[in-house]
Amino acid sequence: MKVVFSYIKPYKWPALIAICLMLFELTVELTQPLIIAKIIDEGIVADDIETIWYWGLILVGLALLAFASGVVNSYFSSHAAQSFSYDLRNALFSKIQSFSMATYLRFPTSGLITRLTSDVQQVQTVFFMSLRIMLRAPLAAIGSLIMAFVVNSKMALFLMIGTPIVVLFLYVIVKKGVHLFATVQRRLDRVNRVLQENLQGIRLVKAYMRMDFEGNRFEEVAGDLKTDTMKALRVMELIMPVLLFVMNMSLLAALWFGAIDVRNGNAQVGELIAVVNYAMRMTGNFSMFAFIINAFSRAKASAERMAEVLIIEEGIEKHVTSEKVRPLTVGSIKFENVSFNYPNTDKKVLDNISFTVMEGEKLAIMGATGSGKSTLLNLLPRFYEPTSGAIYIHNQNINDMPLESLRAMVGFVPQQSMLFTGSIYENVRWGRQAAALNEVHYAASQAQIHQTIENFPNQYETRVGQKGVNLSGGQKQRLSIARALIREPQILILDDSTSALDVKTESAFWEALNDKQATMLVVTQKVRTAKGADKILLLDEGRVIAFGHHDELMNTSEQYKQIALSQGKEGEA
Ligand SMILES: Nc1ncnc2c1ncn2[C@@H]1O[C@H](COP(=O)(O)OP(=O)(O)OP(=O)(O)O)[C@@H](O)[C@H]1O
Repeated sequence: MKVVFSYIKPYKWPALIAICLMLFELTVELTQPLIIAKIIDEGIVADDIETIWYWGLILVGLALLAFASGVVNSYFSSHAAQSFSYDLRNALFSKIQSFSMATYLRFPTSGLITRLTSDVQQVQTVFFMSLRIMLRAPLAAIGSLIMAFVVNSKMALFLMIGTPIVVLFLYVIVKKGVHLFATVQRRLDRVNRVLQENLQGIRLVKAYMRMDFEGNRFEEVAGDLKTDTMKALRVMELIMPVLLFVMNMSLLAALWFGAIDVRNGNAQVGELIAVVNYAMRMTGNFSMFAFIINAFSRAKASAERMAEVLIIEEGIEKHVTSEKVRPLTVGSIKFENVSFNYPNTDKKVLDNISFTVMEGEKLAIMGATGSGKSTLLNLLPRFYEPTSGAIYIHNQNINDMPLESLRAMVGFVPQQSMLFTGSIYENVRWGRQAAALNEVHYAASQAQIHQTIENFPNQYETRVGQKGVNLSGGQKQRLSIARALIREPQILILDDSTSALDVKTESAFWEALNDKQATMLVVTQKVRTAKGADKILLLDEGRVIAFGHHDELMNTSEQYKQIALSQGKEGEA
């Protein structure tokens, strides 16, 4: 909670101004019954028209001032609340950006999205409402009680009968509410997850005709959300009737004994009217409590969820600003007895891997699916750290290098091509913002996609991503490669990134990379591609079972030979 509310600090002045204005409004509201009592007792009952005018004008003047305060309060409240939520959302986003891969995997993506959207919204609403009405309701209730004491303490005493019951009751409800709303937010995470998967996999859903299945899956999670929200709201619904019952009983007692006092001449009618007026205000404000406690419990649950992310200090990477970082010298890349388990798993995905690739060499990494090829690549830019062993670049342990410099050296093309919403030009330049247009063209030419782009009606301005042109798998792959090439990387990592390219395009691509100085680590299933590499590393269940050039492995590794022969002419020729 504290972590989240520390983001209010920069807006304490607008918030304080809003609170002062709200207090002014409240004071005016609370003095109104007092003035009305004066008008009745000293004006109407005493038949004094001057007093009626005098206090009447004060009443109108104060009402106008309260109205103006309300307007200005709204301005400051929304300024403070919007700025607070803007900062909070940005802080959450930067925190998530700084997560190491291991930390990132601890949270489901949908849970992070809900935190950045719904949870921030809940807290922002409560903050805004606190400055406008939430704080005002309890203060107005207490203020009304105090004013009732000022008018007639005996009558006011009856209004206090229910106070201990109310306080205890509200305490229990808030405790229960926070717990129930935390569950509601978790349910919302699940709804978001199912929705996200469904929309991302819409083609599969259609192709497999799984609309009904998906519909049921969505109905189930949406149903759980509804059930748990209703459970929480049902508890909240108790607040109003209980509070009203207690307050009305107190009011009845005050009226009953107040009327006796008026009849006996121990109190004035105006006093009784004023106390009843204050009691009604108390009741009115108490009825706001249901809404306030509902919102507060929700916001508290949301704040706790956001704090879970904000307080993380382990598994954080320093902010990477690759544009300004000078890459280091590459030299050779050396893996020395590297083993690796994914966090919270026992399975050794990489087992005692050792090999060396010299500067400018191309290493092809082969192996059956699940043998650890992608994992090995992920260790080089330090997405994960080896469980044991070390990786060296130019004889320097990569753990001792500044992360920014290490990553500035790398051009990374993942297994699944990913493009961002925007133009083709923006997507390629995403790799290096400072790149000029001719550099974008050059990188695209090397990636064998320039001509294809030129043939699009809008060429480099063609929109891709959501609602943009849907590019083919191979075109997406080539754009991803162009995005990596534009970085002029010293280490180029291609994770099976040429799988969708036809034979001709692929060989043109490798030829275009011939004059590159980069050291390349290329995961491939194709012997044809591996043949062009300086070295081939063959993995089996996380272990190196062969390492060397194609010709060498054809003679020394039975497994490699089998793979080559299974790919027949294409592999061998
Ligand atoms: N985030 C993860 N958490 C736990 N285990 C993982 C994770 N990612 C991969 N693995 C496991 O690590 C092993 C190696 O996976 P990896 O993706 O490196 O294989 P690969 O050789 O690249 O496979 P493919 O050719 O199918 O892409 C697999 O058994 C996989 O189940």
